[in-house]
Amino acid sequence: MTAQLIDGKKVSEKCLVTVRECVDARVARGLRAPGLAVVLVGDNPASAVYVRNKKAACEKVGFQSFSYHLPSQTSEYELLNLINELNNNDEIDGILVQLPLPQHIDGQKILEKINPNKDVDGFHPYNVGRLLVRMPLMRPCTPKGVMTLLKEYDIDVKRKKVTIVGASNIVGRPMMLEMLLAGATPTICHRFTENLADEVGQADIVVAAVGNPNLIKGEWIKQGAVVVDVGINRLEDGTLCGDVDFAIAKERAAWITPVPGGVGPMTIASLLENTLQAAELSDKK
Ligand SMILES: Nc1nc(=O)c2c([nH]1)NC[C@@H]1CN(c3ccc(C(=O)N[C@@H](CCC(=O)O)C(=O)O)cc3)C=[N+]21
Repeated sequence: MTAQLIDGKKVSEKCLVTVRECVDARVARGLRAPGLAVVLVGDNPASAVYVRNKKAACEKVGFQSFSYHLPSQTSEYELLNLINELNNNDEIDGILVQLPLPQHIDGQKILEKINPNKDVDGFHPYNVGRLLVRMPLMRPCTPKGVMTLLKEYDIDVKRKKVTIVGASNIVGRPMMLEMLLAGATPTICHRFTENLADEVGQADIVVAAVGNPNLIKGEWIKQGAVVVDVGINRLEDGTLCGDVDFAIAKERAAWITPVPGGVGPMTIASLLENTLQAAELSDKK
């Protein structure tokens, strides 16, 4: 079997058009355009690229974007103060603090300071807890983007065995909660999992989110499975690759996401959807 490609770039563009239409309709009704604040601390070159992409996406959908680029020696206290200001700023619906943060700042403490209604990343424990108890509010962007992508291709997850590789707070764990909510039977694998090949081999749907190039061998994939590769790894020659050995996996899978052009663009689409949702929530207050 040769897999069909799941085109995240195409689906994300469709999501952006929908968000744009909602923004235009808001503005026509005399409401403000949604505002997204992006906070970057330090000079991680990869982060700078992501932040630029997020700003460009904001412009595409007609959002107001507010950028805060702070020096790497910014203290935790100063960053907490900025978050407080953004929480109280009525023009700002969403706050995104780009990760990773410098070593001397406690990232979890910062995320918990963000008003959960403005937590468009969906990283605040309040929002994670809401997803856990089947009352999602702000849904973590990457897992949400994966669910949107599968839905767009009519790939039903209900009753399916889903193996998620990677148990991070930002992808693996919320991915498990999304899958559970959607009626799948998720298994989550991590560094202490005994037989990763077996776990992957049993899956109808594999979601790889470890950040380790080609960790998932193509031979492990069950014939006809769906492969979702969340990994974005930059190799020494500058090219991007995922966590799955794509060349072999695509000969076994029914569907597969490429890297780039798969899940990455969907993360940004979800971020914009969440920001619009946050603006709509704030109208009702
Ligand atoms: N608070 C916070 N929220 C995040 O959502 C967040 C973060 N911090 N820190 C860094 C990671 C990474 N991330 C990506 C988003 C889109 C692409 C993306 O669009 N990738 C393109 C390729 C881009 C390229 O060429 O480099 C693709 O896969 O096709 C990648 C990575 C969001 N992150």
